[in-house]
Amino acid sequence: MIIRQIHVTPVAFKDPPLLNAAGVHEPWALRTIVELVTDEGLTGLGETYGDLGHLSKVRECAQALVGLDVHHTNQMYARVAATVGDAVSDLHGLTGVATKEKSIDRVFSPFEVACLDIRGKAAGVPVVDLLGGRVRDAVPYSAYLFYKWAGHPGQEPDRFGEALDPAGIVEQAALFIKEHGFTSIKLKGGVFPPDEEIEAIRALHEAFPGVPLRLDPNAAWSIETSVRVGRELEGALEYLEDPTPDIPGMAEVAARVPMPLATNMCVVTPEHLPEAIAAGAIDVLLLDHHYWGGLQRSAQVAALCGTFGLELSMHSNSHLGISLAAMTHLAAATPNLTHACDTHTPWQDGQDVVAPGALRFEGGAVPVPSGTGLGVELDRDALAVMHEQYRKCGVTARDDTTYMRRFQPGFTARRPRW
Ligand SMILES: O=C([O-])[C@@H](O)[C@@H](O)[C@H](O)[C@@H](O)C(=O)[O-]
Ligand SMILES: [Mg+2]
Repeated sequence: MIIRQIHVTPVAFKDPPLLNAAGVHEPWALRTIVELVTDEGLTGLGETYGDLGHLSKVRECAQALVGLDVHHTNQMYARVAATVGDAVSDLHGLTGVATKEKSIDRVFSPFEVACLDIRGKAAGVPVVDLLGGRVRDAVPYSAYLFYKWAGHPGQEPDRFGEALDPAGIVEQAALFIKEHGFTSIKLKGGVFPPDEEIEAIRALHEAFPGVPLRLDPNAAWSIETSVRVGRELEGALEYLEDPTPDIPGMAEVAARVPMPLATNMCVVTPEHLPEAIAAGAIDVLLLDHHYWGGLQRSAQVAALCGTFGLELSMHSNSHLGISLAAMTHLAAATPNLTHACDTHTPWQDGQDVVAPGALRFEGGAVPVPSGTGLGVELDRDALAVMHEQYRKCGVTARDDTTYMRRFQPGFTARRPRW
C-alpha cells in the first residue's frame, strides 16, 4: 500500500468569542485536513492545526512522504523529523512549551492517523482494533465551558449567549447538558480573578450535585494562589488542571492541595515525563494525539503512564470531526483513560468536514464509529466551503492575545497573572 498522493487543505470555521488566559478566540478557527491516497485507490484522513508555520511544514512533509508504504510509519517519522528540522511552532502557549521534538510529533500526527485510517479500511476493521481493540463502546466527553462574550464585537450575538459570571456559566452548562447529555464538566479559567472562578465552581457544584468538575486556568496563577484556590475548592473538583507554570511549580502545588493535579502544559513531550514523575508534579496527564505524535505514540505514552500510576484524560483545541473520530478510537482503546475527555465540538455547532451521521453524542459519550478505519467520510462540498472561508477570513495563525488587545489594549497574557 504505497502512498501516491497527499492532499493538504487548510480550512476555517466560525468560532465564538471564547475567553482564556491568552485572550479570546478569533471569529475564525483554523485546521488542516490531510488526505492520503494509495496506489490501490484507498484514502485516509488526518486533521491537524491550521497555523501557517505548521501548515507549511505539513505541506513540505507531504512531498517527502509520497512513495512510502502506509505500514512504514517509522520511516515516515524519520522523514518528518528531517524535514521539520529545528523549526518550532505552537506559539500561543496554551499547550505548553514549544520544542523541536513536539513540533516533529505535531507534524507527523495527521499522516499517522491517515495511515491507520487506510490500514483499517484495507483490513476491514475500525482503527480502535489496530490499537488493541475496544475497552469501551462509547467515549465520555465533558461539557467544556468557557467564559464568553455574547458575540464577537461588531457581530450579532451567537446562540450560546454571554457567560461572564457564575449564573452565565451555570446556564451554559445546562444548555450543553441538555443538548449533549454530558455527565462531567470542565470550566476554562484563568480569565477572571481567582475568587470569581471559585464562585463559578461553587455555583456549578450546587447546580449539578455529584457531577465531576474540573477547572483549568492555563497556568495563570502563582504557586501561592494555586494553593489557596485548591484548598478553598476541596471536595468540589475531580482535578485541578495546570494551575501554575512548569514542573517544579506544579510539584509544589501538588504537595499542598487536596485534589489531583492534571496537565496539558507542563508535560507535553516524552522528555518531560521523568522529571514530572520524579517530582510528583502531576496525577493526571491529558493525552492529545495531535501533539504526542499520533495514535500509536499516544498509546505508548498511555502505557507508560499506567506503569507510573498516572491517570489519563484527553486534551482538546478547536477541532472538527476527523479529530473527534481519532480521539474516540484512541480513548476507546486506552484502558487507563478513565476521565471524560475534553472536546470543543459543541462550539462548532454542526460545522464539519465529515459527512453527518457517523459521530453523535449519546448521554455525553461518542459511540465508536461503526465503519472501517476512522469510520468517517469527507464531505467534499463542506471541505470546499471551509477552504474558501480559509482563503477569505484573513486569519493565518491563532493569536488570541492580539485579538483581545483590540478591545482591551492593556490586556496581559502574563503567566502567572494572579
Ligand atoms: O480553546 C481554548 O481556548 C483552550 O484554552 C485551549 O487552547 C487549551 O489548549 C486547552 O483546552 C487546555 O485544556 O488547556
Ligand atoms: Mg488544559
